[in-house]
Amino acid sequence: MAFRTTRPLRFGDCDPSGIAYFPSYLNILVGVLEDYFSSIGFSWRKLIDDRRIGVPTVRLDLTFIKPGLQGDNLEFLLAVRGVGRSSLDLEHQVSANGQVLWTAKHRVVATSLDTHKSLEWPDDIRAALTSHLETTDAHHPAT
Ligand SMILES: CC(C)(COP(=O)(O)OP(=O)(O)OC[C@H]1O[C@@H](n2cnc3c(N)ncnc32)[C@H](O)[C@@H]1OP(=O)(O)O)[C@@H](O)C(=O)NCCC(=O)NCCSC(=O)c1ccc(O)cc1
Repeated sequence: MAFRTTRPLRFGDCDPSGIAYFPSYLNILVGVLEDYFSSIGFSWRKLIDDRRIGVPTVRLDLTFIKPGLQGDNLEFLLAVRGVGRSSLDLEHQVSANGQVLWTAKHRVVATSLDTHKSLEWPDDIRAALTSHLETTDAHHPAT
């Protein structure tokens, strides 16, 4: 099942005319990913402090469809599309007022914060990620 959350598009996310400034979207998107990990029981605070695991982005493909406007209530839909040895493929859909504003195909990788090399997803995290896997779309986002 996809992870859903909302977040308002704030004054500080926009240019002076009130149109969303896309670099702001990236920061918001990372916050959504952080919330997703918390929702499956692996807060980034715990991952970093207790497990020494980081989750850097290695690929991100954004498609902008309509401009977001200050005051919009952004609705995020995050779907897990693949769990590799150390990689995690995600698809994001971001809507407001019933219309899709932008989408993203996103790959992150589990890394050791000590060696800064990839590491195999530990079994407990893999199990949580896999339980949210959605394979209805045959397209593999990160290829
Ligand atoms: C992630 C890496 C350590 C992986 O390198 P290696 O340890 O040599 O591993 P590999 O090359 O074997 O790749 C490991 C996996 O990543 C996948 N991978 C690696 N690079 C890519 C790219 N560019 N595209 C797609 N897939 C990739 C690869 O297919 C492997 O997948 P699995 O088969 O599922 O294991 C290295 O690629 C790296 O350091 N990249 C730079 C990451 C980065 O700086 N990103 C910029 C954003 S920083 C960020 O998002 C962030 C998040 C959280 C923080 O606390 C800090 C920063």
